[in-house]
Amino acid sequence: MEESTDKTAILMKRLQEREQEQMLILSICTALSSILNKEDFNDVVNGLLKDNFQFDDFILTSSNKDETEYQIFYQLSNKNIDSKNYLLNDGFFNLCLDSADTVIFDLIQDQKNPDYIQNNLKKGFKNGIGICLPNLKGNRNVLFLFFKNAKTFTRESNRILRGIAMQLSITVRNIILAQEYENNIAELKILKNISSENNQHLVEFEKEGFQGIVGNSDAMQEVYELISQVASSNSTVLIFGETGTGKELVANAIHHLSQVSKNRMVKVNCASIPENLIESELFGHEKGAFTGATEQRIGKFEQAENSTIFLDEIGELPLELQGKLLRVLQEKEIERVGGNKSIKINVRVIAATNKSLQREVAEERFRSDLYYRLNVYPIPLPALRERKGDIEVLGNFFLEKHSERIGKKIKGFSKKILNSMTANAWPGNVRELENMVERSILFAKEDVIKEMTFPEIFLSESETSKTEFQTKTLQEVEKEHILKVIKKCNGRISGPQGAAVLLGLPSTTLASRMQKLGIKKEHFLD
Ligand SMILES: Nc1ncnc2c1ncn2[C@@H]1O[C@H](COP(=O)(O)OP(=O)(O)OP(=O)(O)O)[C@@H](O)[C@H]1O
Repeated sequence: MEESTDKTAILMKRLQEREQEQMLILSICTALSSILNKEDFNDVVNGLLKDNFQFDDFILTSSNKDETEYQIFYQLSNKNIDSKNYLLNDGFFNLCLDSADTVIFDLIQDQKNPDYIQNNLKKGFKNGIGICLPNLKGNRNVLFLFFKNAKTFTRESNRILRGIAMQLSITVRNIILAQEYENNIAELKILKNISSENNQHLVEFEKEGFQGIVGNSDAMQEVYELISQVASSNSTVLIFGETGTGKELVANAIHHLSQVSKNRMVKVNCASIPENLIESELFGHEKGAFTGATEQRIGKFEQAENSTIFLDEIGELPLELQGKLLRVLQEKEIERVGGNKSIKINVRVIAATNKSLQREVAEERFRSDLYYRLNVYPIPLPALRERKGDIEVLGNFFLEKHSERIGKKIKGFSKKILNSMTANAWPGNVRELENMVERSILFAKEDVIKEMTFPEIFLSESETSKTEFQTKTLQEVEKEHILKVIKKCNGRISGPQGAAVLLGLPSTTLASRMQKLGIKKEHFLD
């Protein structure tokens, strides 16, 4: 009777112990189940697990996918684990993989230990156990526990360890997946930043263009290429293109990208200076050189020393001065008007013209030797009608620029206006487009531009018969054309309703052209 009571008591005690074991396994598994990084894993190993298993070191190792090598995934006594690869068949890892039960090592006896075990031996650990964790899809994991005193690892500890083995495998997998996920997110963020930086550049390029020159058409890309290639050299550049195509902008860009960009570029408009003053304007004069020369004057070339001089409308330079300019370009020295000594100069020359200098040479209005001197590095600018793809970009650019200045919030152009803008011939090119956009902002009644008065004369101009065109000189055509526009504008030259806007010219330039062509008020006023 007494014997059976004893047995029952033992059984009850065992049952209680098992129940406690199960409770412990459950609490360890719960703690492990939510872990997604090594820091939290370390907390559980160093706390709950160490308290219960009494180990001195805890090493989790993990094989690669093809199961030829393995690495240390986590080590309690060493936070700075390296990513060294160990051979899978090193007599430790593979032994545990192949064993259904826990493997017990005697570190002192086995001398062929891998170095992480050798190190532990040096730390005074004499025994270790290895247990292969249940296999999940992916890596194979082995857990090693090391002890200074092997007796602390009991059969009970072994049972508990086996109870948590599956959860340990899952936790290792969770940590690896979470790390991969974070790496991928970080990589995506970098890629997103790179692409948004690139997009930002594109947006900025679309908005502000190349050195303030707007337009992405192939024709303009070629221009940007030419500018970039010549800017850093000291070469003379000749920019040619119709009026309003952006020749001055190109000259600015070359100067800004040049080695002398910190010095101011000096601009001279050869068409706007009276003939008798051009020489003194360019080369300066000495006091008393001519009537009215009461002071010595430094000319534009000297002002541009160690910098750039931009000679706009070079085709308008009088023949006599063309020879003097040629000498300056060849000898790199100037002589002030009324002076008798030569002054060395170091100036880069950029010239621009809207005339065909070849034709001017053929018609003997421009010296061929000067033409060849200037034409060292020609940059042709396309007319706006030859790069229709840029019209919308430019239109939006000017819309933003002027609506802000005028203080009107305009969102954009109606589809119909965009189509008309693209179809228009724009003989005054970008300047004309800019003026038209500015004018339509002033007159806009809504926040979208729905009206733009395109000068019909320009559209019908292309219909002008070829024979008529061929029998007239360019000057005659120009004169006729300007007269037509002024008449259409009821004799107004300047202002938003004036002819200069429709012609895409500054009103001062139109006035000087009219003077040159002999257009007088009586020609257009009834
Ligand atoms: N590609 C462009 N991007 C932005 N603005 C431009 C562009 N081309 C021209 N413009 C603008 O058009 C106007 C005329 O440009 P610019 O004076 O450079 O032309 P140009 O060819 O020198 O004309 P002209 O032969 O009549 O002197 C300026 O207000 C300029 O800012």
